[in-house]
Amino acid sequence: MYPLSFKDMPTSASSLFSAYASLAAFIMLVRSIMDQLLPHELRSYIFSIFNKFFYTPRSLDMTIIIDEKCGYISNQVYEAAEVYIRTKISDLNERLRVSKTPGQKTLNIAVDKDQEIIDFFDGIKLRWCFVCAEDKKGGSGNNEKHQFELTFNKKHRAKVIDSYMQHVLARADAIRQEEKVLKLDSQYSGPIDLEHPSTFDTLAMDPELKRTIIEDLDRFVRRKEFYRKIGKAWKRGYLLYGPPGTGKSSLIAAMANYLKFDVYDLELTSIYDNSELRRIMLSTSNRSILVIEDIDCTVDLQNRESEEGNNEQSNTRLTLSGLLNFIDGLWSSCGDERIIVFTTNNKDKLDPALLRPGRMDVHIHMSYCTPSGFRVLASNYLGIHESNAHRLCGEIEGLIESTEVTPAEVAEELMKSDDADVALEGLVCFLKRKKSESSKIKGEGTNNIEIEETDEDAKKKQT
Ligand SMILES: Nc1ncnc2c1ncn2[C@@H]1O[C@H](COP(=O)(O)OP(=O)(O)OP(=O)(O)O)[C@@H](O)[C@H]1O
Ligand SMILES: [Mg+2]
Repeated sequence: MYPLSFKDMPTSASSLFSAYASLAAFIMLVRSIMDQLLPHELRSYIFSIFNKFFYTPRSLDMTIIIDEKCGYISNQVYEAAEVYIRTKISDLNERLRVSKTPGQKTLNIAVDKDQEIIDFFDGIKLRWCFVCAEDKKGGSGNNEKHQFELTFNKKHRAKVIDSYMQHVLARADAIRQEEKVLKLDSQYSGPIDLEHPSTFDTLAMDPELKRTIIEDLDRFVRRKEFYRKIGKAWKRGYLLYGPPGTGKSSLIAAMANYLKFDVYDLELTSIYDNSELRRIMLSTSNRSILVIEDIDCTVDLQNRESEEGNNEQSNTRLTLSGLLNFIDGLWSSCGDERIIVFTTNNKDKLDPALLRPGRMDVHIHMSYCTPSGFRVLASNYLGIHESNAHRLCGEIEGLIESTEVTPAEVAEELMKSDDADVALEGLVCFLKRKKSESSKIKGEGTNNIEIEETDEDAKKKQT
């Protein structure tokens, strides 16, 4: 028995209820008559008009659900939304989640469940909400189902799906790229974090030429379409040459840090044959710098090539033509946005085939320390700037100009004491000693670096 019956209800409520019941019964009757008498199309039309007038108008909004997983695979839109939404967190959000994994440099900040994030795109207001629900299908373990709900006025449906979603994916990619932890890889090690601190700011080289390299890199990365148009693989080769300790490896690290490209350090001596070279090459990722250090002394490719005719076995071995194919041929067909860097202490010893225009697009001469290079090092190591120049700076610059001393040697002297007086006095003694030991006057090395543009396009650009 129900504790409350119609009799107990106030008269107005029970009469309202019976009126609704009669209306519902009437609608059912009309519907069953129409079902029998009218054709399907006409029935649907009448019902659509009926619905329009009698039912509550539907919400003007619509919601897109973005699940964390597509089956067992992660949903890229969800992952992008997670990254994107982080940038939209505001003071209105009262609950946030913070986390960090061992390799991460920065904190992960995310909204807590049911927190709303507002975003605007081309005048459209969008509301994101992070929803955490119990997954009824979930087996053992963590059976929470995570999803984002994106709500907006349904008249913008096409624009949100076509343009806004692309915008979220692209922004998330760009943010990930900015936060990327660079990797250093080689055929001996698995990828490890590249934590080389060298940047263009810390490099001792002529500021004008430093800017030229940065502009060259910038032009390279934004020219995807240009490379496609002219039918050339999107790659650029740099040859860094100069004496030991002049910053060739430091420049590579600075390039990687600037572009946020991973580095693959290729040791040619341990590569047995051309196919191994190809396999390694294919395993490197896009947006990476492939480095072959000391190209002149690591492997005698020329001799190997001349052996080819005589010795059948050597046909399979790594040859100069294999290496050139690897630079030109293969690269044309696989991988995008690659930079290849060769370093050498002796450019003269290199096979001219390697230096042929189009192979190494930019030749950079890293040479002995210059006064401007010294100023960068003094600022980095001792905090001495032009505004607070030390009394010994003038003398040091004079000595540097007339002595062949590498930036590595200067850096080592500057590291010997935190006290600027002690470090700079030590440097003066070192430079004087070096000068008296070798009375050689610097020849070509007055510039720290030279760029020889070798591709046609770059030549046009300069004229
Ligand atoms: N141009 C430079 N600017 C700043 N620091 C430099 C520069 N050149 C050398 N150094 C310092 O000297 C160290 C050695 O330099 P680096 O390894 O870059 O020289 P390298 O030209 O690659 O030498 P090698 O030919 O022997 O490989 C660096 O770690 C850095 O501290
Ligand atoms: Mg080096």
